[in-house]
Amino acid sequence: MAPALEAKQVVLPQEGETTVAPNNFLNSVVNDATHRSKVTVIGSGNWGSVAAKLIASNTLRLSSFHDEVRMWVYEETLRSGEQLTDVINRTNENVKYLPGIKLGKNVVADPDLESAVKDSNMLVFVTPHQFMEGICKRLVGKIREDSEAISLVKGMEHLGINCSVLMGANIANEIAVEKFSEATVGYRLNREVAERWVQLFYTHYFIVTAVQDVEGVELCGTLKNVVAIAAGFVDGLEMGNNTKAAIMRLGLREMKAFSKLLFPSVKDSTFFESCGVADLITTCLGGRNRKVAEAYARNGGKRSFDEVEAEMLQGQKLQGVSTASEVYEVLSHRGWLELFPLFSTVHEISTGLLPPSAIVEYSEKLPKSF
Ligand SMILES: NC(=O)c1ccc[n+]([C@@H]2O[C@H](COP(=O)([O-])OP(=O)(O)OC[C@H]3O[C@@H](n4cnc5c(N)ncnc54)[C@H](O)[C@@H]3O)[C@@H](O)[C@H]2O)c1
Ligand SMILES: O=P(O)(O)OC[C@H](O)CO
Repeated sequence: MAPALEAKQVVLPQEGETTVAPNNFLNSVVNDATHRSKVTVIGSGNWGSVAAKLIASNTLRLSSFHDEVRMWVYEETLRSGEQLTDVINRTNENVKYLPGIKLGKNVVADPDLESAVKDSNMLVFVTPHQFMEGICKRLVGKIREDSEAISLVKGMEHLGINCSVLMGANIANEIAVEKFSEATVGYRLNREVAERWVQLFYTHYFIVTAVQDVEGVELCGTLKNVVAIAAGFVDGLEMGNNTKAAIMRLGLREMKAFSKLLFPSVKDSTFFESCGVADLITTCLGGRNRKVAEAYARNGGKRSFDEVEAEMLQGQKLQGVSTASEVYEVLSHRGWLELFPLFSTVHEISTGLLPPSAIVEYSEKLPKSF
């Protein structure tokens, strides 16, 4: 434990209780610039940009962090011919992924991954899941040895360094305009590290709770996207609220059973945190996975998900279809397909093997065991 952290008693609330970030906790014990934590956000999409905004408001306020927040940008040329990074640094806005929102003047966009992470000891991963492997490979040997990481990515990752996760009912555009919401930090062992992440994200409109269940929190955030695809199919078929609620309940049941089969340590209580039932609800009501799946079902599955996604999201990315495919692989490999009819049916519909209407027919296959 770092001496600076031992100097004050840091008491995290019990799991399930709200963590109230103490105003001057680290400020009072760490005022030497050499000990300040430096933060890099790896990713600059819709949620990545909002995360940078949240963090930047706190690094300015708390002297335990360097003011500057680096944000790694996957560089692209805008229709105007300008580079996205240049526009972010000139206007303080991510005009492509979060237009109309100022990020904070202390956010510096950087298109060079190695330079973006080289001085930082707090790394916030927030790119679509499909790009994580490539990013991690590029980071091998490039990050500080004392780095701590947190993943906001809705997918499972093994980073090879201590990694917490932050998940929750967090539709980025709502948090961008400072509407109240909650989130859950999942940590493995070190409560002080969890407290530092809570400090970094917590604001009066973004309430963060820490729970010691990193796999449970991460799996909730990952698996709810598969259920959101199912909810979108139901909307596209105009089946109504009762059917959608049934899909959400059955989906939650599969989320819990799958998580516990893979990681018996996963706690029941995690499913009642923001990362669990609350994220499931918000995503099935207002998320991008739901929206694209609705359009896919309205078209009777005649256009591919990739096509509908590209047209509707303009560069933003879904996670639910690829997650359903990864889950299907695990289920096939372990002989569990019959135990998870919702998860497997979502995959079969989204790859065109079944029509969207199969989403309600699957209920005939429901197992009685959980
Ligand atoms: N947007 C939300 O409301 C929200 C909320 C909570 C969690 N999340 C999760 O956060 C993660 C990031 O989502 P987001 O909304 O910030 O992104 P996004 O879908 O808005 O944007 C896509 C991002 O991917 C980048 N990109 C494109 N090609 C790339 C490549 N080859 N390599 C690396 N990056 C590339 C783009 O530059 C852009 O930054 C996802 O796992 C998502 O599920 C999103
Ligand atoms: O828009 P979605 O479907 O990617 O979901 C967004 C978030 O995960 C909600 O917490």
